Amino acid sequence: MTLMPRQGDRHADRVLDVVRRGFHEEGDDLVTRSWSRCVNLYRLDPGRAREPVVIGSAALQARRDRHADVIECARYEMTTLYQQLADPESAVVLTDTDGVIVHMVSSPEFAADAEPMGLHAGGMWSEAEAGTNGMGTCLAAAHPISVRRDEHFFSQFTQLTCSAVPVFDPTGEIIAVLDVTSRSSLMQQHVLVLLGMTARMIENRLIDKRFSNAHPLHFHSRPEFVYTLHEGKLAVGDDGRILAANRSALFQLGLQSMDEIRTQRIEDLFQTSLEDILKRSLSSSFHPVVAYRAKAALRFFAVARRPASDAGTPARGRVAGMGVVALDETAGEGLRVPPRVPALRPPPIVRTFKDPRLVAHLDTARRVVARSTPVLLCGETGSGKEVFARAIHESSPHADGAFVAVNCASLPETLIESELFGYKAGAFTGAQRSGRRGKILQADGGTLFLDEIADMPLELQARLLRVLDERQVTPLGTEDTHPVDFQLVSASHQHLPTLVQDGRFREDLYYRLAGIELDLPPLRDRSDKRELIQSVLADEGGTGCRLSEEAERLLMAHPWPGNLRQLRHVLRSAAALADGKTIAKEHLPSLVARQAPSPNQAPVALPAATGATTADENTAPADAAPKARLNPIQANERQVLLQMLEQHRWNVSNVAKALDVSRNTLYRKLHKLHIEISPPD
Ligand SMILES: Nc1ncnc2c1ncn2[C@@H]1O[C@H](COP(=O)(O)OP(=O)(O)OP(=O)(O)O)[C@@H](O)[C@H]1O
Repeated sequence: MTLMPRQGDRHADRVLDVVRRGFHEEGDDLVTRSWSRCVNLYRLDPGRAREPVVIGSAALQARRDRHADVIECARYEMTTLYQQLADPESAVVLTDTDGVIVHMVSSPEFAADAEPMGLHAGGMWSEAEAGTNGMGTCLAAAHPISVRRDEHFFSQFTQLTCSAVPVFDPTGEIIAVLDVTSRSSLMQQHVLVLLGMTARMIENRLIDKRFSNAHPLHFHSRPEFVYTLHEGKLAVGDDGRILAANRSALFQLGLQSMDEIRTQRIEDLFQTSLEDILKRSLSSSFHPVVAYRAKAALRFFAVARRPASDAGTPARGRVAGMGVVALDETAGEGLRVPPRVPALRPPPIVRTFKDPRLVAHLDTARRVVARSTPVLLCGETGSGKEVFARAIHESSPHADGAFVAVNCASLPETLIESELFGYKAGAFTGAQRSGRRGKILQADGGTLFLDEIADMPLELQARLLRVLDERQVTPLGTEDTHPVDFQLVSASHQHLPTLVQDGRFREDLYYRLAGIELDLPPLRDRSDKRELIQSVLADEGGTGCRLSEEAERLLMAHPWPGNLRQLRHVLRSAAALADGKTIAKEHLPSLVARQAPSPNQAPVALPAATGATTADENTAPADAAPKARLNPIQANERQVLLQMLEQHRWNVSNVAKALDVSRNTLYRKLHKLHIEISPPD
C-alpha cells in the first residue's frame, strides 16, 4: 500500500472555494468550520504539502508519564477495539489534548505505510499542525467526528478516513482523543459508536483508578444494566458528597454537567443515604436494590460498595493525574497515585443439581473426566451449561488448575483466535508489550470450557483440532510450541450433527469434542425446580428474602423460555422490588400481567421511552438468550444498536435519523437482531 498525494491542486481549490463561500453543499458543517479555521486562524495553505510535526523522544516520554493512568486504562480497550474492527489497514490512536499521539495500535504493515505522514507515537495532529483531521478536529470541536477522505484539509491525507471521539476525565474535562484511522471510509457511523463505547469504558476505568478511596455507586433504571457499560457510576465520599460521575450517570439523572453533580450529596440525588444504600447492598449480596430519585417518581436499581483501596481511609476527593482538579482543597494531602481497583467478583452461587438426570450426568461426567475424555454439553440457552461445566471441573483430576471459559458466540472471529491461542509481543504494533497468553495456555493443568462451540469459525476449528490432537499450542506471531494438558468441556445449544450435515461444523472436530455427550434438561422439565427457585432466591435476595405462597405458585407454573438465567433475572428484580423481604405477586408483574411466551422463544424487551422504566422480568436479560443465535458480527451490531437506542432514549425515529436509514429499515434490522420494539400504530 502507498499513501501518495493525488490531485492536490483540485482539492486545494475546492477547500478554498468552500471557505470563501462559507458553506459546503454535501459536506459536514463541522468540516466546513474546520477548513475555515485552518485558513483564517492557523493560516494554513491546502495547496502546500505539510511536513509532519513529530516531538522528540524525551518530550514524548514526558507526555506519556503525565498521561500514564489514561494510557494504562486505554491500552487494553484499544487492543480489543482494534481486534473488533478486524481491519488490517487501520490504526486505533490515542492523542493527548495537544493532539500528540501517545499510544497507537495497528498492524506493522499499516504502521510502516503511515509513518511518513507522522501517524505514529509523537506525531502531532492538532488542527493547527495537520489541518482538518479526525483527531485535531475532534479536539477543536470537542465533539465526535468522522473526517472522510477529501474532507481532510491537506490532500496528502485524502486516502484516509478518521473517526474520533473525545475522552473525558472524571471532572468532565477532555483528557484525550480516541481515533480510528483507516483506508476504508465505510461504516463510519458504526466505527463512531464503537469508539464511543470504548471511550466510556476508558472513562469508567479512570474513575475507578482515580477514586479508589471513594465509595463506588453503580445504578441504572434497569437492574440488568447495572455493572455494564450503560450503568451510571458515581464515586461518593465518606460524607456522601459526589466526587465524580460518568456520562451515563449525568444523563440518567437529567443533569447537564459534572459541576452540577459535584455540588450534590447522595441525598440530593436519591431518596436514600450512603449508609442506607451500603447496608442494603450488603444484605442483598451486592445485587442491585431499589433507590428512588429524590423529589421525583423515578425508580433506579443501585449498588454501593466500600472503597476499593481501604475502607478505613476517608474519601476526600483528592486525585492524581493530568488535568485533574483537586475537589477538596482542605484535604491537605500531596498528590498520590491510588492503588489499582480489584475487579468486582460476583459472589459464588448456590448450585442445585437434584434432578435425577443431572445426578446421573454428573456421575457419568466424573467417571469419564478421570480419563480426560472430552465432554460436550447440550441444552437450551440459560439451562446452566457453564455452571454444570464448573461442577465437572471441580470433581476432575484437573480441579487444582484454572477453569477457563471462552464464549465463541460473543467474540468476533479475529478475537477468538487471539483469545484462544494468544500472541507474541509485537505481533502487531501496539499489542501489549508482554504479548497475551491465550486461554488454551491459561487452561494448562485445568479445564478449558468452550461455550457456544457451534459458533467457532471453520478455519479456527481446524486449528483447534490440531491443538487437541497434538496437545500443544502455538501463539500467533511465533513458531514456538507449548505442550498443554487440560480437560476439555464444550457446550452448544445447537444440534451439532445437523451442522455437520450442513457442512457448517467439522465432523472430525465434533467426534473429538463429544467424547461423551450430555443433554441438560430445560428448567421447565426439571424435577428440582422448587429447590432451584429457593437456591437462586438465596443468591439474589440474600438472607431474609422469602416467597409468598402465591409468588411461589406463579414461579413454579411459568414455562421459563430463558431457563435459569431468566429465573435469576426475575428473582433479582423481584428481590429488589421487595427490598429483600417477602416477594409477593405484585413483585412479579410480568409473570402476572403477561401471557408467558412459548418455550424456546426468549424475546428481548427494551425499556419504554421515559427514565422511569419498569424492569421486565418476563424476559431474559437484554444480552442473554438471543446472542447465542447471532453470529459475532450480528452480536456486535446488536450491541451497537442497543447502545444507540439507549443514547436516544429508545426513540427509533432519532436513531434512524442518526444512522441515515429509514425507520422501516431500522425496524427490520432490530427485528432481525432480536431487539423487539413495536412500531407505533
Ligand atoms: N444449578 C444451578 N443452580 C443455581 N443457579 C444456576 C444453576 N445453573 C445455572 N444457574 C444460573 O443460571 C444462569 C445461566 O447459567 P449458565 O451460564 O451456566 O447457562 P448456559 O446454559 O451456559 O447459558 P448459555 O447457553 O447462554 O451459554 C447463571 O446465572 C447461573 O448462575
